[in-house]
Amino acid sequence: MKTLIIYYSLEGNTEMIANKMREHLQADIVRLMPKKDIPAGNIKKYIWGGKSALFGEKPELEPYEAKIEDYDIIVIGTPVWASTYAPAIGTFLSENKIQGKDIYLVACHGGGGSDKCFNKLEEKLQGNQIKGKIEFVDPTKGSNMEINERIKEFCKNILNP
Ligand SMILES: Cc1cc2nc3c(=O)[nH]c(=O)nc-3n(C[C@H](O)[C@H](O)[C@H](O)COP(=O)(O)O)c2cc1C
Repeated sequence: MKTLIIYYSLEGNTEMIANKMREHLQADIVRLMPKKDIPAGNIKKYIWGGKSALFGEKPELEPYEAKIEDYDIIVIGTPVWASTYAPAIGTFLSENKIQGKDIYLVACHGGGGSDKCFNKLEEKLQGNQIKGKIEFVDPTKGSNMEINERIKEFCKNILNP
């Protein structure tokens, strides 16, 4: 079974989780990079990013290689922005037809909104099997041991569904 991890990360949380999962899953991994991203760190990120997410904007992405047809399992990782997925994920989903795949969803957030984010992703991913979901609260600030344990368990279920 071939696995692709596809993710967007503004400030490294989703990236950290995606990279840890890659080690367990021996997966290919693609980081989506908008050509013009919002500035990280600065408080204005909430205004620009929140607006972009709420309006369902689809920012143009740097070229990426993701031959969806080559994979059986797709892991999609996103930070929660205004209770939904990040706009770069929206671009990816509109550029790629994903059907009949086993999908695992990963969300990082600051404390809320992952359920709505998962619901919106599931809506977009109709025609696939959503096999698992996992969320983390700003994992770069959390306990590594607990995070590693949760990731290990989640990946075990992906490898032996
Ligand atoms: C534009 C924007 C909107 C956000 N909206 C939410 C939100 O609705 N709920 C929440 O819990 N966290 C929210 N956050 C916090 C991020 O989801 C959280 O810090 C996440 O771990 C960041 O992941 P990243 O480092 O991979 O970008 C928001 C962050 C940004 C930049």
